[in-house]
Amino acid sequence: MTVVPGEPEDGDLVAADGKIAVPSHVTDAIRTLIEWAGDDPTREGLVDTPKRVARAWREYCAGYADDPAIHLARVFEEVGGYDEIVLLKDIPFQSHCEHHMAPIIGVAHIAYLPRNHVVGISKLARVLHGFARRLQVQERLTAEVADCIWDNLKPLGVAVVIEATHACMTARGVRTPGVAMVTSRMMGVFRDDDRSRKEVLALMGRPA
Ligand SMILES: Nc1nc2c(ncn2[C@@H]2O[C@H](COP(=O)(O)OP(=O)(O)OP(=O)(O)O)[C@@H](O)[C@H]2O)c(=O)[nH]1
Ligand SMILES: [Zn+2]
Repeated sequence: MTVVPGEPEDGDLVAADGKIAVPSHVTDAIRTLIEWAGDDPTREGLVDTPKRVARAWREYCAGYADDPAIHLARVFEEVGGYDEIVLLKDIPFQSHCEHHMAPIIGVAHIAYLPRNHVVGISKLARVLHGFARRLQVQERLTAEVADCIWDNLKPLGVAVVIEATHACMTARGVRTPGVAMVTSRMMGVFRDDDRSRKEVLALMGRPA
């Protein structure tokens, strides 16, 4: 069932601000989860929690309603002959792992070597968030961001490095805090040419 903001269907709960209609089977499921966790979903502090959680998950997963490629449709050609690496560094992001639906929190570095045109720099972060706001594994997130830039900008090279911590490792399971997972995807010159690869990694502050 599709949830359309402002267009509740029969049996839906409508948020007080009218922004999102949450189907009752969704809030029922969250109530069940609260019981499973060991608490009483009818106590005062938890009565509105299913609705909040439902809306929060729409926000965490807003990427499903986003086509990240759209952000790369508008390009600029008047760049004074600029033909060096463009890098957006230390972009904070949040995602959720698809195995435990636990937070993945980290930073991404996204670089490309333009071919004739560049894109508005905020768009690289929009592409990242479009894929991050879904249920993910870090490897696929890294690949999807790189592939989207490669396919749509058709640059000479793309380099994406992501460093993140996974709450499914820190808050549960192996419970090992302070561990970062690093993934990278190099395409075009950054994959084929060792000097270009070293240069982009150095700009990212990650000497090869
Ligand atoms: N490669 C990869 N693994 C991930 C990512 N996020 C979570 N995981 C891992 O996915 C694995 C799922 O393993 P399972 O054995 O099916 O699940 P589990 O019994 O909950 O495993 P533990 O976390 O070891 O308790 C775990 O090792 C997680 O650490 C990710 O982005 N990439
Ligand atoms: Zn996990």
